[in-house]
Amino acid sequence: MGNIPSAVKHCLSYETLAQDYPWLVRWLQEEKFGAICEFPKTVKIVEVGPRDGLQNEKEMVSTGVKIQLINMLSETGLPVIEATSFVSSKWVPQMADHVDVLKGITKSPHVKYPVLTPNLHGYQAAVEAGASEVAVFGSASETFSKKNINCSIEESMLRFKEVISSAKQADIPVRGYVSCALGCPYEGDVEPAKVTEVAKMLYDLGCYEVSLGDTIGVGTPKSMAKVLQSVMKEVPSSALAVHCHDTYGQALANILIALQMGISVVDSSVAGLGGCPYAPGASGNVSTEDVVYMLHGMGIETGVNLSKVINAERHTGSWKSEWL
Ligand SMILES: CC(C)(COP(=O)([O-])OP(=O)([O-])OC[C@H]1O[C@@H](n2cnc3c(N)ncnc32)[C@H](O)[C@@H]1OP(=O)([O-])[O-])[C@@H](O)C(=O)NCCC(=O)NCCSC(=O)C[C@@](C)(O)CC(=O)[O-]
Repeated sequence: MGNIPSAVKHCLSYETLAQDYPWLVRWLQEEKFGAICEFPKTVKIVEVGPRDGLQNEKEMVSTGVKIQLINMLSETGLPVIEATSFVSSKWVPQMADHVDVLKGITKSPHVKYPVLTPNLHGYQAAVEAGASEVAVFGSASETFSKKNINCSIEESMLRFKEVISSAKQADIPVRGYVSCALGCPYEGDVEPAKVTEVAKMLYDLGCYEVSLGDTIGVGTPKSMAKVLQSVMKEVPSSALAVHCHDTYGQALANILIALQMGISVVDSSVAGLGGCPYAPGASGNVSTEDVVYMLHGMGIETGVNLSKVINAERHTGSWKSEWL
């Protein structure tokens, strides 16, 4: 059996193998993860800076600055830019201008602009403001779920079910997040089985993609592999994304192992902006610039123009110095 991986690798592409022999791929992933997986040829980058990045800024960022940032990012080739979130302004004041941001940006036909919607209230407001894609955000940790969206995991699924069924009727795609996939600021270690359960619930409810969030950046390649091994038994890798914060400088390494295991969607944030107001200790997301640099260096296509992203980053820098 030990010779199968390299033998197979040389005669079949990974896609053919995954399609025709899913049991073999599953076995290989269970027994020797990464043994046969090639890196994907293309990776979709989901830019989360204007939402995940800015939501945590202490100084209020003006609506104009947010719109300018999103408009600059729209010119970079990024296929998805998470624009804002339709959450309570009492909970996240920085996102209170969600309607003005979503209505104010110049939408490129080549870019999707999803927004976060924790419940039907947020979903309806988002659609009224012109959202054509939304995201629900659950957690693999009960305590984080309570602190972040004021309900249990079970209750959150009922809310998401309402959002997803309304979205289905309106033909609006819904993305899902699982926060605390690699650790929780309140509970510490989180069992991969719990992450798998929540990811599967979101997928079964109808999320077209489920993003596994290392909310406080405590994962390492080993724990990322362990979680993916578990989740991929229930949710196809083609429907999974990774969302890595970079607290301990592990994000790129964690992304690399995820790519090797068959993941081809990566969340990142321009200038490494980021954090979650309800996750003490959460630092910025992995920077889009670093992800693009690594992927292009490995010959993996993203469609993103790195220089243009760096231009957007420079503007972020100049705006930040104006706030201080
Ligand atoms: C979910 C709620 C609203 C529940 O908050 P709640 O207080 O339990 O809500 P409620 O249903 O009891 O309603 C209370 C008030 O909020 C209003 N309300 C109710 N819903 C909405 C809404 N959608 N938008 C605006 N307002 C809303 C509602 O109308 C009412 O207004 P009032 O009558 O008091 O004037 C609240 O907990 C909340 O807004 N939480 C958001 C927290 C958040 O945004 N966290 C950051 C994003 S998650 C993240 O960063 C992690 C991620 C995704 O990036 C992945 C990772 O890194 O791992």
